[in-house]
Amino acid sequence: MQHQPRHLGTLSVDYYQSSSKRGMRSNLISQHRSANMTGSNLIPVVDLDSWTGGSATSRKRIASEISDACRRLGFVYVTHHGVAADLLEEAFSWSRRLFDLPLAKKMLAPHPPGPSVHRGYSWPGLEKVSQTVYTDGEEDKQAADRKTPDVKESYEVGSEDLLQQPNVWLPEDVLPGFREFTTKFYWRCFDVAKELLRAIALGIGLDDEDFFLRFHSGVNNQLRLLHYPPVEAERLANNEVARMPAHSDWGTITLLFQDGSGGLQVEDPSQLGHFVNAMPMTDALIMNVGDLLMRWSNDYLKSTLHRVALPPPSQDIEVKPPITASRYSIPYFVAPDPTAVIECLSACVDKENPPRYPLITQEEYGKMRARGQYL
Ligand SMILES: O=C(O)CCC(=O)C(=O)O
Ligand SMILES: [Fe+2]
Repeated sequence: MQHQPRHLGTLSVDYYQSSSKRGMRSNLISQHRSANMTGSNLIPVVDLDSWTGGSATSRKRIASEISDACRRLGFVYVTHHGVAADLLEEAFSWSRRLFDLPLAKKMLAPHPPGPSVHRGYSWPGLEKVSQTVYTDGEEDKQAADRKTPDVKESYEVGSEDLLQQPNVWLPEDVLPGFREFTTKFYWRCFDVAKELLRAIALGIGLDDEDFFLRFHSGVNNQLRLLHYPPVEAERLANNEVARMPAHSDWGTITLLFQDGSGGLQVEDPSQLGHFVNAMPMTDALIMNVGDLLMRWSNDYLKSTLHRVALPPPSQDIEVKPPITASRYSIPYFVAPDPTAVIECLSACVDKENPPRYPLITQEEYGKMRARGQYL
């Protein structure tokens, strides 16, 4: 679904051209213009309409379309995904109400300190996304790498059944109904994710369509409400501030719902370092492959770098000085259960492609990755 952009302020091309760092901005303009504004044509669209209850032939076709996209790019738009438009509208509305609360109220559900799985409210600047995995003794390097704060705030919800990672809720009277809604939405997203995991299994040639489901009870997923406040476009373009720098996701797959603001960009695998816009597309979610599925598939499926950057310029409204619109998105990260043992799939292993990774449990893998994310 597409949420209409709320133009609190929009970038103008003039703004870039009149600025001192002309060269850099011209590049930005051509990069934005070269991207297809209705969704990059790099990212395929797959319609799930005839998946549930569909014939074996149409299921097979959809499964190969999805797995092809996961293999080539790691990103795919999915339509008729099964999250009703009004439910999604409601989710964005809860998100706006949450982030509109005064900071002191949001801080009643603070993210726990340290590199734990994310829960509760993360305030602007807390998280500094980086792609580096640090080993013990590299703390200085880690601190130096993180000068640029992420201008975003988020609220993360896990399942109530993951006892080692309890949720951090606001007191009920601060936002009555929030806990009930987000819990319901969490499980609705998992229903959708299960179908996508089935399609991937079928598409990569596993005999058992439910293979991945046996490792995913749903308890280890994470629903994330994200708000990127308005920010001066120039500071964003200059990397003085970041919305979300390039990273890959850690889990199996991620489902992403975004509003109409734009700014999500995906690295083009045929031109590393070149990012294309993954524009909001009406009624579509974006699914991407996470690092653990890439590892599981012996690198057959791709976990691709993506980031949230300056949205493409819009000529509609010019506001000076240009400020980007507020942006809301809702990723849903799907991960195997903590004890799941991830071993390169035999369907993705042959003489030319021997297993590239040793066994690892999800829990071990998660700990290794979490150290890079929070100070
Ligand atoms: O906000 C977005 O569109 C992307 C968020 C994302 O990539 C993440 O949270 O990992
Ligand atoms: Fe991501």
